[in-house]
Amino acid sequence: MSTRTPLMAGNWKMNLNHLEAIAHVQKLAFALADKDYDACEVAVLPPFTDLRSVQTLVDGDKLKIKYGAQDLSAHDSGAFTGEISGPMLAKLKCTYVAVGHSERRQYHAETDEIVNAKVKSAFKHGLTPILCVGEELAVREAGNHVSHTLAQVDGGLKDVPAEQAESIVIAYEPVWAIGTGKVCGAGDAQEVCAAIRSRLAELYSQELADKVRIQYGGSVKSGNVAEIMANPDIDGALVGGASLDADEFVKIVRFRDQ
Ligand SMILES: O=C[C@H](O)COP(=O)(O)O
Repeated sequence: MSTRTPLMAGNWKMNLNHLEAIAHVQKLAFALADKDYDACEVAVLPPFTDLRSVQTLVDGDKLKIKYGAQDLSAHDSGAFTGEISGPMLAKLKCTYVAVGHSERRQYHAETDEIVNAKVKSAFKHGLTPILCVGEELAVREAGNHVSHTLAQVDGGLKDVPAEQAESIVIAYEPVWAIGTGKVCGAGDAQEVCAAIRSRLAELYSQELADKVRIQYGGSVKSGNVAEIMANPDIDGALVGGASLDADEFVKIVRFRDQ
């Protein structure tokens, strides 16, 4: 297990309206309040429509739970119907924003160039990007999973200076493990996460690479999180489906108690 503070982030995807979001975050806060959970950073990534409600709750009750968005526009403002900008998320005091999630790449044709522009916009507005990378099943079966994932890391970080890159979070999410119940073997996830860290050392420095948190995502549950977190280059989880059940997500956050 690494010495970096693990980040357990719940990506709610297109689930939970703003009333459900309030109830859910209250449950998390209540369940985590009886125990010091500073050893783990906890974040939720609700839909855009929930962010104001979550902000009000977190601010009002001074909760330690962080929150952020699932995407942002590469543009600051303008005629981009349906988009949400970095400045809007910063105004809501978001800490994190996921960028380049495979569902954005797949359903919204996001290329590495677009992802790179979004990473830069996030940093420009003081948000911490969670850069999502990972291969499809055919790529893994062809044995190209490491090179494919590293190309996405290179693309997402193109021309991003070290003083910004050192605070990025990278989420390795093999596409075939997302929402399928097929968790990537802990050793296989470690192989790719270690390769990502080595690439950060090549692109920047070993010191920077040692600071960056690399999460694993893909069918993480309370039953497999401890095994995943036992790997030296895995510093947290980006949790989809299991984060919608507050009790289950709390068990994931408390993986050390298992
Ligand atoms: O962002 C989260 C990932 O897509 C993982 O989703 P999942 O935990 O439902 O497999």
